[in-house]
Amino acid sequence: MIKIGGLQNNFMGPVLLYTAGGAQCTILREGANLVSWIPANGEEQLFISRCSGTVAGLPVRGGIPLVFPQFAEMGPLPKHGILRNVIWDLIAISSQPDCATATLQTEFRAYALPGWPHPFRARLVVELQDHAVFLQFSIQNTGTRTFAFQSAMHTYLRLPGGTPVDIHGCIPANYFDKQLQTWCEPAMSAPLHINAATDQIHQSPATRLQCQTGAGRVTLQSGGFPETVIWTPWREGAAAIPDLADDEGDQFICIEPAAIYQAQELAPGSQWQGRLCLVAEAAPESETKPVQEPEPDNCTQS
Ligand SMILES: O=P(O)(O)OC[C@H]1O[C@@H](O)[C@H](O)[C@@H](O)[C@@H]1O
Repeated sequence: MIKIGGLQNNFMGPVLLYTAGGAQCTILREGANLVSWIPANGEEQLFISRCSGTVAGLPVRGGIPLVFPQFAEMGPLPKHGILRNVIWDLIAISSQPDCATATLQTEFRAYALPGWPHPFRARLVVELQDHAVFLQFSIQNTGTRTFAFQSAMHTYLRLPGGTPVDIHGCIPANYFDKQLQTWCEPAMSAPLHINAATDQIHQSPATRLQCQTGAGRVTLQSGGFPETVIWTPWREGAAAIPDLADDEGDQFICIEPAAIYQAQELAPGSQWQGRLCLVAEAAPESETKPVQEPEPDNCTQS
């Protein structure tokens, strides 16, 4: 079992951010995974399996793992790439009355990994506001050759369990159904209704998706990612996942801003950035404070 503790930020353990209004989030240095987000006056919005940590070698099951430079098994590298298993450095942390920010970073040298000869620097900036959390994920090519990569922010939104979930705001586009192993025409009816195991790669970005979660409604807005993955094992698929309890399959929905079939190219010295903003509403009719999107990270050297 994983223990998420360490309320002190000491550049070694988990990173805890909070606002004066009462929001808080926790980022594990293993994978720079945002494993907990509790908005002001709200409840936990992200799912973590109670079986996380029970299978050697697997990263935490839940939160927001970062996928890079390979999606799933679509290449020679470990599934979903290499970032979710490595320990990131906390390089900056700051707090203002209405927001708190942490920056984590990890660097790979050339030929550090079989199957991936390219050096790069990965950085994640997390900014917490009372009712929103912003993630800026950037990759800098620190080598001398252009490379192409896939990426995703594998967001596990917590659901009450036992009830279907509707995702509003999907932009109709063809999608690849990984279960059927075929391309499909978009369903014209909105919202996307999920009540069974689902694994789809939509050829449209998550510009403004809304999902009713266990603790209210979450709006999800991405930037820099041209595609969106919708994945859940649901009840029938839980038993096949070793670090997921049998009753947890319908307790989350993964909505993942992604670049998969539309892989990104990065020239030497240049930087790519993917963004994700999650906004929570306690109830549909409640008023949330307006949220301010932070300036994009300029990736200055620390
Ligand atoms: O078990 P993992 O490696 O975390 O992957 C979970 C799922 O991640 C999703 O992004 C993929 O579309 C699924 O096919 C995959 O099963």
